[in-house]
Amino acid sequence: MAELLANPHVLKKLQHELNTVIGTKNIVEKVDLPNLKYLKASVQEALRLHPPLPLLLPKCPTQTTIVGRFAIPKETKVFLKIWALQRHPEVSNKPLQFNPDRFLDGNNCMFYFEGNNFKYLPFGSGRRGCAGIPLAEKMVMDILASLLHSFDWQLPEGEVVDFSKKFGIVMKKSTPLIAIPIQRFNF
Ligand code: HEM
Repeated sequence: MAELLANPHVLKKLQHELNTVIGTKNIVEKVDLPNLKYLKASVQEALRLHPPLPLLLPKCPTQTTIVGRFAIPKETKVFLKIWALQRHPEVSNKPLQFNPDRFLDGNNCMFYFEGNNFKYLPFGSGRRGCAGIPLAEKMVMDILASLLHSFDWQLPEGEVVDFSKKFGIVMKKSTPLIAIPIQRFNF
């Protein structure tokens, strides 16, 4: 929501998709979700720039392991800083820009949530990857689709979005987002 309020052109494009797929007389249903391609790309882009677990969960090799030029002694606690990886200029073009289209460029299959591409790991990867991906994806899509289809959103007069964060195991905004809903339709 913070990125959408800071990028109103993306919000408008999402609402256009929602109007086309759902119409202006219905409410969002679960069956609509697979048809919301730009919404999915926006969720992917939000998780690229703002992964809730910026260091994943710590890993600990059971034996000394060589990764590239580095030897990782057994039982070392290893954190993977995917927050930096997903913002790296060698990984994404104009990495700090919120641009869902980067996930629609015919490259979408490179960026499944399951972690088959080591440049994009918001849910981790492998056997200890997130166990809740299907639920998380459906919940986030469903909630966002309903909020954006039913309401326009504005910042309070004179406010700009503050993207500063509190780093921790789970990353949060340091100041809460205040957004004003404006009803779009009268059913
Ligand atoms: C947008 C929402 C979510 C995000 C971004 C997320 C992300 C993650 C990440 C990054 C990990 C660690 C993976 C690793 O270190 O390789 C993880 C682990 C896990 N997640 Fe999620 N998660 C989300 C929602 C959920 C939900 C809804 C559930 C359950 C219903 C869930 C259940 C789990 C479990 C059980 C683990 C531990 C897996 C293990 O250690 O074997 N997550 N999640």
